[in-house]
Order: sequence, then structure tokens, then C-alpha cells
Amino acid sequence: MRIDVVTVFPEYLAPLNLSLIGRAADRGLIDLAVHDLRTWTHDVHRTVDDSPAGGGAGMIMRPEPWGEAFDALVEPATPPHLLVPSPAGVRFDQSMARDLATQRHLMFACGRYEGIDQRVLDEARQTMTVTEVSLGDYVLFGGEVAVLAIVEAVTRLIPGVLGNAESLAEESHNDGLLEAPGYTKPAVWRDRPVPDVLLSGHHAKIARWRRDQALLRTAQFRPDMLAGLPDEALSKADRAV
Ligand SMILES: Nc1cc(-c2cccs2)n[nH]1
Repeated sequence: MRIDVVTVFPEYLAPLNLSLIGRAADRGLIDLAVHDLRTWTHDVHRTVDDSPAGGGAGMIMRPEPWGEAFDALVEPATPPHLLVPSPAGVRFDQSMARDLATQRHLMFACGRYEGIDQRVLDEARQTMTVTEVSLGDYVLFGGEVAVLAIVEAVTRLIPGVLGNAESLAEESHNDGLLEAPGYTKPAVWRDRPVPDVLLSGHHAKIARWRRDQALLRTAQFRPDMLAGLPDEALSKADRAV
């Protein structure tokens, strides 16, 4: 997968060169490039924003640098999926992460200030799929934080990036439920024991206990997820919890 990020704060994306994502890039599983939007400015002040048409607070990002950036980065024969973080976007979730992880080329446009001139998105829709995407119902200074989260959620699903693919199967939101609580050694810590069933070696009982805990946790913290499950997702044993 190729991932391009266009931002006025390229250093904000430095964490993408670390840890598992950095190693995935080194191993060629992803081809990640961060670009400074000011590359495509031509004035002495390298201006990327201007006052909003019609007045109002804040600044809007000018269309010209974005248009030139996309012209430089987009191969018309294989246009990317353009993702534009925005508080006004569709909510990002694990289902979208799974879908994005199957795509060949993602490009992220990090808006700052009060957003990007709308004509940039309108123009981009002529050649690319464009999705405004939100991390949640709160407002950030810019899209960079959202890109860090989305790139991490997507790249960890790419085959080969995570050493143990099994862990993907048991994590929260993979099966529509929150994951069960986890424990490790010591068997007792500050008078708090690991649940006996986890030390029993009885795999069927352990699996049942974990499923029960996942159902209870989901009912307590995310009843909306439970309500959204299709009937066939819950077994008879699940319904007895
Ligand atoms: N979910 C979300 C996205 C954002 C921003 C993206 C770009 C500027 S502010 N805030 N909250």
C-alpha cells in the first residue's frame, strides 16, 4: 500500500517512522511519504491560508497549493482514495479501517485553521474518491492527529505488519464486541488473583469465560454495539449471559 500525507506540519507525522509502522515501511509492506504543502507555494511567505470569503473568524486554506500538490502526487491511471480529516466527516471505525486496508493508495490531506477551500474537494472528486472522515465529535487543531490514528488502525491490518495475526481476531471491535479483560503473571498481585479459569488449562472453558466477559463489558460500556449485532452473531450460550 502507498500512503501519501500532505500537511503544513510534516514533523507532526514523524511518529509514523517509529515502531511497527516504521518497520512495515522498511520491509516494503507500505510505501509511506509525508509531503510539506508549502512545497507547492511560490510566494516569499509561502502562504497557505487566507481570510474566509463572506467574512467570519479564522482562516481558510488556499486552493492553489492543494491543487498543485494533488497534480504532483496523483497518477491519473491509479488515483488514490483521498481522505480528509474533518469534524464534519463520516465517523472512522474498525469497519472503515478494514476497508481502507484493502486499498492500493491512500492520500491524506491535513487541513488546519478553519478548513480547506471547498473547491479543492470538489475538484478532487473529478478524479478520486474523496472521503471526509471524523475521529469523533470533538474539534482538533488540524488533521494530523487523525491521520496518525487512521494510518495506525489501517496499517496494522495489512498482512505481515503484525507478527501475530491471531491477536487481530480477539481484539475489540473485530467481532462486534469489546474484548475481554487480559491478565498475565504473577498469579497473584497485591492480593488480586488471576481468575482461576484462566489458569485451568481448559481451553473451552477459557474461551467461554472470555466470550462472557466480552458480552458483559459490551453491555456495560457500549450497549449500542450490542444492539447493532445481527441476530446470528449471538449464540444460545451468549444469550444466557
Ligand atoms: N474528528 C475531528 C477532526 C478534526 C479536524 C481535522 C482538521 C482540522 S480539525 N477535528 N475533530
